[in-house]
Amino acid sequence: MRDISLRIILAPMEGVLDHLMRELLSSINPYDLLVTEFVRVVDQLLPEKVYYRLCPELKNNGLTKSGTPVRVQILGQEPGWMAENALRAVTLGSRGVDANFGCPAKMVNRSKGGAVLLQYPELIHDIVKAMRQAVPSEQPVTAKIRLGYEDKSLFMENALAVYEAGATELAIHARSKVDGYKPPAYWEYITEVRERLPIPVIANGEIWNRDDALRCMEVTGCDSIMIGRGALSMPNLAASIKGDTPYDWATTLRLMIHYSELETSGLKATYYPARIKQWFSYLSREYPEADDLFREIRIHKTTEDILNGLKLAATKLAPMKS
Ligand SMILES: Cc1cc2nc3c(=O)[nH]c(=O)nc-3n(C[C@H](O)[C@H](O)[C@H](O)COP(=O)(O)O)c2cc1C
Repeated sequence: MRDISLRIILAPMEGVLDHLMRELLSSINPYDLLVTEFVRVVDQLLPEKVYYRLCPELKNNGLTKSGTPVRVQILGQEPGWMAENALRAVTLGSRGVDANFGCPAKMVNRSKGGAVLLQYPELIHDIVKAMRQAVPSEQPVTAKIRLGYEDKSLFMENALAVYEAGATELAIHARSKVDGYKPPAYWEYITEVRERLPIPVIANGEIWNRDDALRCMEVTGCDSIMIGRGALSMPNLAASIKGDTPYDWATTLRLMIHYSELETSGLKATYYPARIKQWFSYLSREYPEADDLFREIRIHKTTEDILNGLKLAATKLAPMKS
C-alpha cells in the first residue's frame, strides 16, 4: 500500500499542534519527524519547565508514545541566547533543534523575531552558526524560512545564509510574509534552492492531498515534504500520501471522539471547547459533514455538551454503515 518513498514532516503550528494533537496524529500516520510550536527566546536561557511544558515528549527521550521523533523549534533574534537555548533543548532530549524565521505575527516581528529577520540574511547566518557551534555535531540544527518578508528578492541569500552557517537541513514555506497563507504556494522557488544547496531541502505549503504531494515533489525535486493545515483537515493525510485511503467522515468523527477523551483528561482540559472548534474549521475544508455538525454544536460551551454532540452524531452515522 505504502508505495512512495519520501520523508513527511509534521509542520509546527502554534496554538494548534500541541503534544496531544502530535500524539494523536503520530499514532495514525507514518511521520518521520514532528516539529513543536515555537519557544520564544528573548534575552535569557529559559527554564527547563518551559521546554517540558511545550514538549512533554522530552521526558520520553524526544519521542511520541508511538515512537515518532520530536524536534523543538525556537524563535529569537539574538545569536548567543538562541545558541544557549538550542543546547538546552537538545540536552533535554529534543531530536535536534529548529530555528523559526517565518512567523508573521506582529508581536513577534515587532520585537525582531520570526519573518522580519528574512530582511537580514547576515543575522540569520549568525543565529544558525551560533546554534550549530553550541549543539553537539551529531544533533541536527535546522531552520525554517519563508521566501521573504515583503517580497521574495532575498530568498536565495537567506537559504545560502542558513546553509553556510552549517545547518543540517532547511524547510521552506513557499510564500513571503506578505503572502500570508493565501494560495498559491510558490514551489518553483524551492526548486532553485534545492538545486543550489547540498543539504536536504524540505518543501512546505499548500499540500492538502496525495496529488498535491506528488506535484510538489515533481516541481521541487524534494524527497522531504512538510505538511501543516492539511494534516488537520485530513487526519490521515501523511498515510494517504503514502497510499492509504483517506479517512471518511465516520472514521474522522470517531477519531475526534478519541481526541476529546485524550484532551479532556489532560492538563489543558479547559481549552478543549476552543481546540475542538478550531479543529472543526480545518476539517470542514475536507468534509462537508464537519461543517454541518459544527453548525449544530458551536453553540455549546461546555466540554460535556460538545462531547455528547459528537457522540450523538457518531451513533446516527453508525446504522448507515451496517
Ligand atoms: C495556526 C498556525 C500556526 C503556525 N505556527 C507556526 C510555528 O509555530 N512555527 C513555524 O515555523 N510555522 C508555523 N506556522 C506555519 C506552518 O508551519 C506552515 O509553514 C504553513 O502553514 C504552510 O504549510 P501548510 O500549507 O501545509 O499549512 C503556522 C501556521 C498556522 C496556520
